[in-house]
Amino acid sequence: MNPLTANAVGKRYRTRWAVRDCSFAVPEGKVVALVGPNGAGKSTLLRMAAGLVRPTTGELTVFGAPVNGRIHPDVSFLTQNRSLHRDFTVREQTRAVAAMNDRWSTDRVHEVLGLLAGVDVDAKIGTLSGGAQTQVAIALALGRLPRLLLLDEPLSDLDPLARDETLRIIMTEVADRGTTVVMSSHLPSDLREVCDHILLVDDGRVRVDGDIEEVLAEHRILVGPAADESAVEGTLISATRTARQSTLLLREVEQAPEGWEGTEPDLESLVMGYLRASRERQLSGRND
Ligand SMILES: Nc1ncnc2c1ncn2[C@@H]1O[C@H](COP(=O)(O)OP(=O)(O)OP(=O)(O)O)[C@@H](O)[C@H]1O
Repeated sequence: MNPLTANAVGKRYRTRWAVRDCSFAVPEGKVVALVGPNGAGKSTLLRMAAGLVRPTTGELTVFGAPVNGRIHPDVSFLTQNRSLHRDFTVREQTRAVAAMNDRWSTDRVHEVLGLLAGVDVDAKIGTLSGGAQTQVAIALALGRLPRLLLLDEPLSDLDPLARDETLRIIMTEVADRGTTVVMSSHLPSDLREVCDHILLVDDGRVRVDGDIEEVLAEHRILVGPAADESAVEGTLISATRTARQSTLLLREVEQAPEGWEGTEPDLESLVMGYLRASRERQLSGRND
């Protein structure tokens, strides 16, 4: 069963649609990269999946059950603001969260915290660095023993070492427990090591949804003469052009025409291509 599905989901705040007509199914046991530019709708999607925000249209399900304004017992959600009390020690915060959860393992929280270099359980949360606070919040999210873990920008304030530690914890969680993870980020480089599925949203819509290897194989970067792009086939996603040459990101292109060189993009150039397309749509006021 899919841990999370969205069926024609939309969310409107006043007159503006933050998410529109989104449909997707998150595969079980995978780590899903939820990527997109600022304001694309990533947090809104995660908040709807966690039952914190109700969709205006459509429906989300978690393990087959409609999300009805409350978090499913098998889901943990790391919010962007981390939801920690600055005046509590880590131990006190753990006790407070334990009291709010029927299914809970303090041992699991301590096990995770034990793998992290920078966290003292008797330190006040307000005295910890932003990165250490994020790590505490992740450990607490795992204390709920989730089958679906939703992480809103879990790596954004981590230094490289803390980022590595955190990614290792997430990878171990997936390998040992088969937990499904959906994690949002702006940075594809954060996600390449751990993610096997990509959900790229822009302007509230799903633009790419699929297994990362398959998605990359469907795209090509073509580099060729700027003067003539008429021989190029496929769906153009974005282009950068200089006086001498054009670099195109395309979908569904069979092979490079004569005079052009074609390569499969890596995740970073794929995401950058879609972000560039998003920026151009914004600048031109288009909404397609
Ligand atoms: N509570 C709210 N009230 C009104 N508008 C909102 C609210 N929350 C989000 N929005 C708007 O909805 C759109 C999508 O926001 P959202 O936070 O979901 O995007 P995001 O992809 O997570 O962005 P970021 O990467 O910057 O966190 C934005 O235009 C945002 O301003």
